[in-house]
Order: sequence, then C-alpha cells, then structure tokens
Amino acid sequence: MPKKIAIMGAMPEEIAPLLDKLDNVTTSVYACNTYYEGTYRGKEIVVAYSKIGKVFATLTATMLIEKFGCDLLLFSGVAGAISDELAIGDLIIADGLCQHDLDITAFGHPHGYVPEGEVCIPTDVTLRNIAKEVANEKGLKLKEGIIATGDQFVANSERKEWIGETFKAHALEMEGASVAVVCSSMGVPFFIMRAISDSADMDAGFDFDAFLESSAKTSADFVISMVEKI
Ligand SMILES: Nc1ncnc2c(CN3C[C@H](CSc4cnccn4)[C@@H](O)C3)c[nH]c12
Repeated sequence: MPKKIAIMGAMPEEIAPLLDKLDNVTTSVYACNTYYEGTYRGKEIVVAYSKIGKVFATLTATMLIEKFGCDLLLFSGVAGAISDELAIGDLIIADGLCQHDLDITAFGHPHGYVPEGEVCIPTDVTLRNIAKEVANEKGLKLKEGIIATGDQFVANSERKEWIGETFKAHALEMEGASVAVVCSSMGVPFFIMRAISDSADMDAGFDFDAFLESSAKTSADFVISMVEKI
C-alpha cells in the first residue's frame, strides 16, 4: 500500500523550503497546528511544524500519525553541534536519540532514563540507508550519530560538553527524541535529519540567527530528495 509520508519541523523556517515543492496543497488546522497536505512526485505528503520543544513536537508527531494517517515520518531542521567534526551547514542524521534533560538520577537511574523507557531510541535503518544513497549520489557529506534532545536552547560550552560526554551525542536540539518516542511507540518508521546552525556555545544565539534559514534549507532540500526513493 502506498505510504503517506509526514515531513515535520519545529519552526516555520524549517518547513518553509518544503511548502512550495508540494502540489495540490490543502491546509487544515488541528490542535493549534497547521497541516499542509499535498503531493510530491506522486507521493502523498503531510507537512507541519510543531512549534519549539518536546511537548509541542510530541503533539504534532502524534497528530501526523493518528489524525492524518501518516505511516512514515521524516524530521527536517537545524541543530547545535557538539562534535568538533560538525561545522555550520553540515548534515547529521540520527542513529539514536536521547533526552538530556530527563533526570530521575535521585532514584539511581542513569540520565535520560525512566522505567519502561530507554535512554537512546534507535531510528529506522532503511531510511538511514536511503539517506546515505542520496548523499552518495549528490556527493554530500553526511554524519551519523546520536542526537540529544532537551527543552533548552544550549548556549554554554560546559552544558554542551556534559551532554556530549553523558550521552555520547554528536548534536543537540529540542524535538527529535519526542518524535522518536511517538514513532517507536506507534511502530512508525522515522528519520531525523538536522543541519548545523550553531555550536551550542557562547556564540550560539548569534550563529543561530545568522544560519537558521540557510541550514534549514540544506536539511529540507536533502529530506525532500529522499522522498522519491521511499
Ligand atoms: N544550540 C541549540 N540548542 C538547542 N536546540 C537547538 C537547535 C534546534 N532547534 C532550533 C530552535 C531553537 S530555540 C529558539 C527560540 N526562539 C527563536 C529561535 N529558536 C528549537 O526548535 C530547537 C539549533 N541550535 C540549538
């Protein structure tokens, strides 16, 4: 049965590059979110941005699946770099995602863990392999690694280093692990791609403002080029 593909971002800027690529677009508002339904190269697509943070991302990912019937979810957006190998504009795909601000260590649990949960949620291998195929065809560099999610814009090297060491994470953002929890709980294959907008250090705010638009486009252009292979 043909797939209905969700493409999600957190900010308007992260989905803007996608909207003018869709044909036959209809929009609907549900639970304080706007959903853009359309087609791309004959495939059914639903695009939405959640608004910032884990709670909003959880709501939108759930709606894309439960309300709009999407059976596969691609996330496109920007991220702060933890790894020195990641420069602004570089692409990273998540092989796993964790929540760096989830903390019940007072009960002896590791950071990012709650009972019946898991610290690092793996993403779909098939979708990662499609991304690698596209990257090879386009001659693009693609980093694969753990992405850490938390409800804070990180602009502090100490916090960034702690997240990197604690979770072996290569990049950080504020929504991916929520999408991972929703999709893995509902058995929906998912893929998280981010382009680096900053280095989550004292310059993060300035760099983010300067590179949000270009990095968001880098990620969105890559993600839409995966659709043909899905
Ligand atoms: N250093 C970083 N730390 C945490 N997350 C990120 C991201 C990824 N996105 C961008 C945006 C920042 S908050 C926001 C709030 N107001 C305006 C714009 N962005 C949020 O959706 C997470 C890029 N760099 C990050």
